[in-house]
Amino acid sequence: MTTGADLLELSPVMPVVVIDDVEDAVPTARALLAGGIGVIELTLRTPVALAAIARVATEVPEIVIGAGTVTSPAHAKEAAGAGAKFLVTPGTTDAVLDAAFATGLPFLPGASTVSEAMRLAERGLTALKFFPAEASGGAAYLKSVAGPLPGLRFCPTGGITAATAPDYLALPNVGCIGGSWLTPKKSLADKDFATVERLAAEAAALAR
Ligand SMILES: O=C(O)C(=O)C[C@H](O)[C@H](O)COP(=O)(O)O
Repeated sequence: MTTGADLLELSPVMPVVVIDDVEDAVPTARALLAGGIGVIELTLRTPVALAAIARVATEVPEIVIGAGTVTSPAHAKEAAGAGAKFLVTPGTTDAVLDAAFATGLPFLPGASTVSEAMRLAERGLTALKFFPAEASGGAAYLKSVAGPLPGLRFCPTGGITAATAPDYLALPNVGCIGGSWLTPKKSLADKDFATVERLAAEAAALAR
């Protein structure tokens, strides 16, 4: 896996995971894998996120671990140092973009407008995160941009559920979708990794 485009092919659903207790990182990754999901976007939203990425990278090498919520140049560097194999940003500034390129890792830069997407395409980036997907117009929006921007493919994320996922996955310019529903906050708090595995299996079965 060397490019952002490759990231879109790993799974129909990219699980977006928030880890509050670092001890949950490895069992969560194992549960996702057991359900058939081979990738995880672990968000840099909690104090333990970098440690969680490091643990998964070391202890569950079969899953492709990436860092989400990369919103600063420091995040990009720290995530790479922790062992992240890819980066995802919710939106894109020049500084974050430069830092992401500097890591040498594949990444999905966030965009929510046609102009943002075109700017990223000018930098050679054709696999983008569309965030926040539902609030920005959802599947209908992405369907509309496929005509003028045929070279771009997206990972829509934000407000997507198991019920709305098929609408996105049916679009030719959607490679995969991102969502947090595979790892509910309550399931992790209850150490209920069986539920994570079940939700992962249902997501892995979604057709593209
Ligand atoms: O943290 C980031 O980098 C983000 O871009 C935000 C997440 O992608 C969404 O919050 C996904 O979460 P749901 O909407 O619950 O599926």
